[in-house]
Amino acid sequence: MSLPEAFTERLEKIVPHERYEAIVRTFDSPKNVTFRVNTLKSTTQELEAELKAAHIPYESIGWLEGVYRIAPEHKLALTQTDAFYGGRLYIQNLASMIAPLLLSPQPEETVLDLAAAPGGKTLMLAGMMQNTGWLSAVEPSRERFFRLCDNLKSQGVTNAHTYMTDGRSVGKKCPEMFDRILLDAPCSSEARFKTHDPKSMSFWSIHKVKETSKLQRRLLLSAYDALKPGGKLLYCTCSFSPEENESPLQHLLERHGEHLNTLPLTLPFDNIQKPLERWGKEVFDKRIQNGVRILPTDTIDGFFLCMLEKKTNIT
Ligand SMILES: C[S@@+](CC[C@H](N)C(=O)[O-])C[C@H]1O[C@@H](n2cnc3c(N)ncnc32)[C@H](O)[C@@H]1O
Repeated sequence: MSLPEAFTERLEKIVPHERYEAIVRTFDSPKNVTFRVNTLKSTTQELEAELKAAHIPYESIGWLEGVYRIAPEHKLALTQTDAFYGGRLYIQNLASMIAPLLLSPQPEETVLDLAAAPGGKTLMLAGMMQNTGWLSAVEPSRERFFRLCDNLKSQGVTNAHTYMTDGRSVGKKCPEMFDRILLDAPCSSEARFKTHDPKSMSFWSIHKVKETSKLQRRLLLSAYDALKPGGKLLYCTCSFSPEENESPLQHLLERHGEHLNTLPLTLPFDNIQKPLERWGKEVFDKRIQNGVRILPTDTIDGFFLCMLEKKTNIT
């Protein structure tokens, strides 16, 4: 099945012209599989010894300690290892690991994961916090909430507090409570489209993108309310659509821009692009330029990230 025509027409206007063809091809073939050591249960050295003993032909991701890549045909063997069953490794796309890495939660901090299930990023946040402090994980979908709880348990997380609730209500319930907030927003998941998996694209429409954008705006306002002065908020999605990336941030900055800065993000690879300056009639706040769009390759999914900081001198 081919990509939706309305999607590719828009994608062509969003990504750099010279990269468009290569980007479209990344939707066709299965991606390399990436995974990381679960530092709550193992170490890089121990996991590498286990992988060698199990004859898994892994390759280290040079710039990220404890993160590995295998060809897609070795995924089945990886999921049959003791390390996988014992929760000592976690399979996760590289793009998803970057959000916790950039948010960089510290031990003993108060952290909120506002759209958490199935919990890949919550697990990594807990590992970085060394199971200390307070990590709130919010997920309204019942089925996904229980998957989140199972994942946290099997991977040895003990500092997380889970809430089956709508993230839009959290800001009013917990004003200025968190040092760091991750909003890995529900989105149209355009970066997860696979032409060999028609289901991955079946719910997509421009109408859906616009509906999701409204939800993202409200979640961002809630995250803003829940953030402590001086705290950091990382907004991210796995969508290419500006309606789901720059636009919700624009909406937030129009309401609370005098109390917010954005922080520049640097990544150690070159398949990136700056956020858009404009889309249709909308011209975006220059501060959004500090965010980053990750362009997909055979290993990494497309992703959008922008880090905000709440000023301390709010009166
Ligand atoms: C992109 S996924 C999160 C993935 C997760 N952070 C991870 O790394 O495993 C977005 C999640 O937001 C949830 N969601 C949908 N509506 C929400 C809302 N109103 N408040 C909070 N979360 C919501 C979805 O059910 C979905 O689980």
